[in-house]
Amino acid sequence: MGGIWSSTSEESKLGFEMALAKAKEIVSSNPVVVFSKSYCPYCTRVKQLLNKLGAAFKVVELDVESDGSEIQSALAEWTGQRTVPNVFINGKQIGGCDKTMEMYSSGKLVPLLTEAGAIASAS
Ligand SMILES: N[C@@H](CCC(=O)N[C@@H](CS)C(=O)NCC(=O)O)C(=O)O
Repeated sequence: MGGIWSSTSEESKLGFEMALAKAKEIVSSNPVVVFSKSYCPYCTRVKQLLNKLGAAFKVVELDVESDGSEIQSALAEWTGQRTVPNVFINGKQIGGCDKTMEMYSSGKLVPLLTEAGAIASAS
């Protein structure tokens, strides 16, 4: 029997399931999502790039959210990626900072953001 500092495996499992459901809900209801940590320099680079492009995006700072570590574990299980930033566009996982920058350099990022409705198209 656990006191207030311990949790049963059932409780941990419930926390994980709730975090997974929350992460999926955030991803499905926002065109662009960056799961981030406020002190992470790679996250800053991605957020700066999206701001530079004038893209609307949702940021979830996992070090600030009370359930951030559960969300990070849920993302690891769901996407196979435990590190932040973990970027999603139009419900699809893109990857981290390196991948996002690479997609920008190869000209794939802006069309994807436009298609997602995160940036206004030129015409
Ligand atoms: N190559 C990765 C680097 C990302 C990275 O190393 N992020 C660190 C934070 S700065 C991380 O997630 N560390 C594990 C953790 O915070 O749990 C990328 O391009 O996104």
